[in-house]
Amino acid sequence: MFDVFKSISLSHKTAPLAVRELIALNEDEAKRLMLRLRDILGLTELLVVSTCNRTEVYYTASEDHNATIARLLLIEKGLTDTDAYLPYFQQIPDHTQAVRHLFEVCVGLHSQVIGDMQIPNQVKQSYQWSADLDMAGPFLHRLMHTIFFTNKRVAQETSFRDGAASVSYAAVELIDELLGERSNPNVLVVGLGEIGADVCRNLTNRHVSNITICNRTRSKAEELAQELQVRVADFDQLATEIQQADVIISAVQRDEPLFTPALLRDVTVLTYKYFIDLSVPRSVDAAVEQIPGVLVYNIDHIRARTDEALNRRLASIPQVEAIISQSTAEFGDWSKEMMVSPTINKLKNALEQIRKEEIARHLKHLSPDESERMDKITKGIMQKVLKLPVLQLKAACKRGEAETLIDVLNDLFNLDGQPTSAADTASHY
Ligand SMILES: NC(=O)c1ccc[n+]([C@@H]2O[C@H](COP(=O)([O-])OP(=O)(O)OC[C@H]3O[C@@H](n4cnc5c(N)ncnc54)[C@H](OP(=O)(O)O)[C@@H]3O)[C@@H](O)[C@H]2O)c1
Repeated sequence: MFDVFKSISLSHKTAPLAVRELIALNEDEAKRLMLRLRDILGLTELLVVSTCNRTEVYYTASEDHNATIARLLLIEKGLTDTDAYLPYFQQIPDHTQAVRHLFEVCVGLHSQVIGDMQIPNQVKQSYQWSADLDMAGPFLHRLMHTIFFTNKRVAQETSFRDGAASVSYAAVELIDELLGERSNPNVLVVGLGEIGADVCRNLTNRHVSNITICNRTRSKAEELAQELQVRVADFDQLATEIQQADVIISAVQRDEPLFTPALLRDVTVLTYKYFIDLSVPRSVDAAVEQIPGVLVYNIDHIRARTDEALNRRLASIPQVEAIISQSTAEFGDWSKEMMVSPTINKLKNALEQIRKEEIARHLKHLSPDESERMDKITKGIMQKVLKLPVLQLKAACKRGEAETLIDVLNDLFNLDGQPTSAADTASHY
């Protein structure tokens, strides 16, 4: 019988930014946690999703390890007072709910800006971590591929992905609001990973003309500058660039703040200077806000901005949910079939054993041609004999009545001693 899917989730719905940034995992930390969970709890199928909005662990196990996993995660982040942080985690021990939760997260139903287009890629990256560590088994593979297919359906069949209501778009809208009256504002974008580059594209789409971009790795900035025709600044000239800018958007991924009072020591603020900090953990030190004239907006300020695209997305939610329901039902049928797969393999092995023994008994009286024909004929008979019980088993699975049938087959064919593995699986019948 296959293990059951479960998960823990800490997200913008359950925890403030200050807690989320303490718990966010980078790739190394996520992989270290996964190995620890494997060693301590014996988990073999694991998915760790960590974005600025959520840190989640999904796993298959017959036992509920949710609280232990949350504690180990906290300890991995150096937070030893685990009781204090445990209430921020939503624990989902129910298989169906955990599967549904992952579908909804991946599609973007739970994103801060609903329908966010970044999340499918972030989950794909998490899936890659599982694959790297050999922790994506048949269940997770099938689940992830069903989810990616569902995502495609949502994009093609609904308006849920139309328009640009992403975090980066919301940030650009905020700039519009802040600088509405100012002509030709200078906008500096620091950090040109996925989100920073997306912000730049949205800015140029909105015809903001004075854009300067800056990245630790300059070549990345130059590549983007060529695409968008914007100016590139040196990363070690950051203080000078901040001096020139009206708005600084930061999307750097680092553990310590990049924008500190020390960096801004020589910057004079004549009029308002706005920092829009998209990073988690925050890249703008809270003390920067104490500088007169400086205003800092962080990711929690980037709220869903109600524009036409967003409204269209909201209106299409029932359609998205219906697609997810269809996909989870199909996946549920597959999961249930997986339950009977070992019995089918055992039955097949038992019959195959009888077939081979009988052929072996008659082999010496047969020519090579005859023995080949005999092999073909008996294989054909075996497949026909197996077909009906396999179909009945699968049908019983869908009705949730497979266990009685499994017991009957075990007794009738004495399957307990048979190996469960076989070259062929249930799906071949
Ligand atoms: N992706 C999203 O949907 C999303 C949404 C909201 C907020 N965020 C937050 O935005 C930040 C960036 O996310 P992302 O997805 O764009 O990440 P990403 O694609 O991995 O890019 C990371 C960026 O941070 C820079 N960086 C890394 N370490 C640095 C360091 N020590 N000093 C200076 N720069 C450094 C990288 O520069 P190099 O090119 O030199 O490596 C790169 O520009 C994260 O804090 C994330 O939590 C992301």
